[in-house]
Amino acid sequence: MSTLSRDITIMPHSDEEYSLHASPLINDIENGDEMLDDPVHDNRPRLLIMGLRRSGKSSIQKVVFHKMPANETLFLESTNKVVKENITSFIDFQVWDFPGQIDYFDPSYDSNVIFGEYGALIFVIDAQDDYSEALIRLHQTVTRAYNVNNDLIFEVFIHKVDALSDEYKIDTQREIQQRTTDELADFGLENVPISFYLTSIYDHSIFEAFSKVIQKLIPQLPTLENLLNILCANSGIEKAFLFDVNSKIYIATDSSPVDMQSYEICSDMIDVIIDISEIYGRTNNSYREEVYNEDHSQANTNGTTNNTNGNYGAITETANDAESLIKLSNEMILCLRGVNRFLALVCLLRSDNFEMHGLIDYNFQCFKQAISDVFELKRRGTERLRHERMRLVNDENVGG
Ligand SMILES: Nc1nc2c(ncn2[C@@H]2O[C@H](COP(=O)(O)OP(=O)(O)OP(=O)(O)O)[C@@H](O)[C@H]2O)c(=O)[nH]1
Repeated sequence: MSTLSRDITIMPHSDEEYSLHASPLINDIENGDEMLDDPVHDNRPRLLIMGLRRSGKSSIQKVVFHKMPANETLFLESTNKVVKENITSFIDFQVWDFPGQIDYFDPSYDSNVIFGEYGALIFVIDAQDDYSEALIRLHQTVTRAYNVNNDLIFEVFIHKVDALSDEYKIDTQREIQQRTTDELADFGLENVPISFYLTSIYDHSIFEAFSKVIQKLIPQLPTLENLLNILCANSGIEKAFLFDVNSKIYIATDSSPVDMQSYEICSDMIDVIIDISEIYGRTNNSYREEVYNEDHSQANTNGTTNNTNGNYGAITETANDAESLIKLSNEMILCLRGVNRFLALVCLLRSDNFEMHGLIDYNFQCFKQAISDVFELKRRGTERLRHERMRLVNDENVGG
């Protein structure tokens, strides 16, 4: 245990397990219509990111899924075509980034293809700009998309709020929320479920907002929350988050209220562990190169494991058993445990309670097994669906 201002202990089990790493998320970057022709890919939930030009859509995506430092987004060029990415993680989904200047209501775009699948539509509004035009666009988008698919989840990111005072932020959110719901009500759409978040890529708010969005797409959420509640109640844990390590999105937490400070410190711990793992966790050189090869296409590490297809967190030989403790100056302990190659549990508990760490270890193993069972079930369901879809496509092709 080394002593800095706080104590950090990392307990590797093997070379492979030592590194809780930010393994690549993105399988491929595709554009245009290729993916539309792929019936197998198309069953992934979709995140559609829309909004006016320069509202910050690509920046959000780069920061959350590519680990791009926020200030480097200043150099991003305007997107000129729809960029689609497959995110392979605890849950497979697609992110579609729509350039602000395209008019997806133009008849040359097929609304059924864009909005027809299960997923969420994230509409980004630049809060530092005059947002009147953005609200008109939001209203058109929601109305149109809801008519095509009333299962779509609507999320509004009131973005770039880092430059606004707390008071102004609240006022802006209130106004945007009010105007949007009023306008939708005028069109008889008062029941459209639509959520609003204040976000910025310069702090944790964008990860928090994305976490909330992704959670809505996870059918197993109640089970995960229940498991976390049981774990916390039986292990003296104050707060627990189940994080997707790659994106720092938390996919579930126990039912005690989330306070921003706990979330931030737990989220920061993932960065600390990833950084330390990347520096000391591998003896072979250029780990970063292996993970983030130049073009960010990231084919190798995802492509060579044996669970690339619709992986829902099944434990394989690459399972991550990283463990780490940080003793904080306020008598609390921050504890991280790898659950599988995608997920890690990060929790906060009093140091008194950590005295019974044998019990905590045992409970954690039960928790880990339960998570594995939950996702294994899901994985099998997805596999079945894939085969079914493939069979239908083959039948159609044979039939002419
Ligand atoms: N202050 C601040 N600036 C941001 C934030 N997010 C993005 N930006 C800046 O906003 C500018 C535009 O960001 P982009 O991500 O390119 O915007 P976009 O919506 O993808 O733009 P198009 O591709 O033209 O549709 C960049 O200079 C970013 O650095 C934020 O949270 N806060």
